[in-house]
Amino acid sequence: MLEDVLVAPSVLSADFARLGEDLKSIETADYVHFDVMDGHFVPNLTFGPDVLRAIKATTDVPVDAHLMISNPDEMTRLYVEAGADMVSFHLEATNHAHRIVSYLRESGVRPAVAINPATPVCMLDSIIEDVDMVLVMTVNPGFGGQKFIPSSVAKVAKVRALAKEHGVSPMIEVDGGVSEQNAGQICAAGANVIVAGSAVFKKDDRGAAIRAIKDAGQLGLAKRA
Ligand SMILES: O=C(CO)[C@@H](O)[C@H](O)COP(=O)(O)O
Ligand SMILES: [Fe+2]
Repeated sequence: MLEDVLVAPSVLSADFARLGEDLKSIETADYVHFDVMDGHFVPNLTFGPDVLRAIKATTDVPVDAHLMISNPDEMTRLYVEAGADMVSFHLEATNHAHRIVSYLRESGVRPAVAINPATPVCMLDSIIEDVDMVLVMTVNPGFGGQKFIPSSVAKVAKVRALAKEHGVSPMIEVDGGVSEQNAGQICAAGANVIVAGSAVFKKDDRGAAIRAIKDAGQLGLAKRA
């Protein structure tokens, strides 16, 4: 049976003054993507655990927290306690990835690792068997609305091949510049979770935008199968 393509709208592109309404507009999504930026790991600042807690109190859609922070060893706990359902931390930011993954697992939170565009896929070799998801950044992290880096398609295929070599099939999430236009090609290469900020929140009908991205991804995934 064909797996499902999941769509995770990034609230970084939402209207922060109307966050409750914007969350309601994406209730058909599979995850709410919550981008945490600390002004050190990336040149931007966003929100922290209290905003995550408020989102959890407002929607039943599970939250996928993407921690673009320099110190995931110390800070991951705050997002677990705030109710994240899945947490992605960056491999570039820690020497102790297994420790964080084990902590997330013990806490009942799905563990995921993220890699930047400049980070080679071989960095995943020692952790890929332990995570539920690999997040492949398809722009340099820090901002919404950037242009997708085309070489990311081949990178996604490499991650899928590495997973196969290890006998596992983690979800592969792509993040940055993804839309209905390129979702098919990316899912054909091996991705099955699509983060979409602008491609959802800049549209009037968010439900239709989510559906269109999912359908495009699903067509690509069918090609891979
Ligand atoms: O993590 C990030 C950016 O660093 C993303 O999650 C963006 O928020 C995605 O936004 P779009 O590129 O889809 O507009
Ligand atoms: Fe993100």
